[in-house]
Amino acid sequence: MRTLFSENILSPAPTPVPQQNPFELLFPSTLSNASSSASVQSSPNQHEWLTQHWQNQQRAENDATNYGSTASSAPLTRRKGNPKLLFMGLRKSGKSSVQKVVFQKMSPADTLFLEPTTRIEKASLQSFVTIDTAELPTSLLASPPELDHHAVFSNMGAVIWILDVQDDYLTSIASLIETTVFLAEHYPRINIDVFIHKIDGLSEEYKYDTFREVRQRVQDELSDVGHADKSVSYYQTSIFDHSIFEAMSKVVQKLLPQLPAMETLLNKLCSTCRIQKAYLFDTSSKIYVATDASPTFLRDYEVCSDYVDVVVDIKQIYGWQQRDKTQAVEDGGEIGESMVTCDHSGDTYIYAREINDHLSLLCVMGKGSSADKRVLIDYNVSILQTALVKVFRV
Ligand SMILES: Nc1nc2c(ncn2[C@@H]2O[C@H](COP(=O)(O)OP(=O)(O)OP(=O)(O)O)[C@@H](O)[C@H]2O)c(=O)[nH]1
Repeated sequence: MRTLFSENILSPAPTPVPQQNPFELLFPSTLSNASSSASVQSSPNQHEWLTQHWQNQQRAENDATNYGSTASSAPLTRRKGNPKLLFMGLRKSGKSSVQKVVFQKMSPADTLFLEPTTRIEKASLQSFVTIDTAELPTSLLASPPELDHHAVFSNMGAVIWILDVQDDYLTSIASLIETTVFLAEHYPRINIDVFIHKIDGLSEEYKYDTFREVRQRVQDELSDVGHADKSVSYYQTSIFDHSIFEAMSKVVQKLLPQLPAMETLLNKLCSTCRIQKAYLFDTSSKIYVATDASPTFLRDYEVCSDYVDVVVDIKQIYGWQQRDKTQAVEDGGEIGESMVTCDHSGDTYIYAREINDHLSLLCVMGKGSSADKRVLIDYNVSILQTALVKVFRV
């Protein structure tokens, strides 16, 4: 792999000139039905319109919630507020390890020495939004009377059940069913995500069989107790590869009210700049908070995720003292950016751009979007950046 960092990786991005441009981001007229003339306006206006549209939707949703009209309408509805995750599972299944590796950057090998959890442990990750996590010790799974259910579950967005496939997972499935039934009856809006964990210990063909068996058993048992309609998501995970970050990305995304706006912006950027795949990364945890609609391949995610690591390391060594970040974003200056080629033709390369302190845009560039079109790509990314900053400022 040949790095193509420009001679000054930290050079300010070119100042966008709001003029007609062949790579300009245009929104389909369906998005602009409400303001018919807006569909032919320049892209900065259209992004502003989209942001405003999203903000209005949010306000309307808030009003509706205040009047109680949307209460518990759909279990998987994205909730307002920060993502709140509760980790549950049997003893030694890997609850603490998952949290420490993903949110606290602990090396997977160091998880060998983690102490057992004996009480509810909470943590917060300050990022583009605050992500709250909590772990329920195994001793509290049996719902002892002293457990204050309301305090534990009322604010949760998702319960992540860690199921250790290297252990006796039938017992874990029985507890999972009990918990799911309890949540379906009392807190139907909480998402249930099952991490079929420690798959690194299984052979390739056995991995998929185990995954299918667990999923089938859970679905069958839920049907037997009359909760066949309860939606449960399953992921194969291991802390020793990228699978845990990918799974956590999907869990967090389901809880982000900003997701539709981010996806629309990324889809538009990809189609306009011929980008093969675009990810919006949370720079510190390396989970991706949004991606475009094209198919996701684990390999693309792995390359981009490793690249975030490299850029962050380089930034820490050669980084710059930023003055006011918000001002920098508005000025279009002092934004970190870099590129790396993945093949000899130079057609496939990765483009990285800092959105703000916490978010980074990583794009796998496709054919027809060669590095000499860089100025145009930068211009479009600047528009996306401004729109994203506004989305998170609501
Ligand atoms: N092979 C493998 N081992 C893992 C993985 N995740 C965690 N472990 C190991 O599993 C063991 C238990 O992990 P913990 O995180 O302490 O599990 P826990 O569920 O928090 O344990 P308690 O708090 O005691 O209930 C540790 O030795 C970890 O190194 C994984 O993905 N693969």
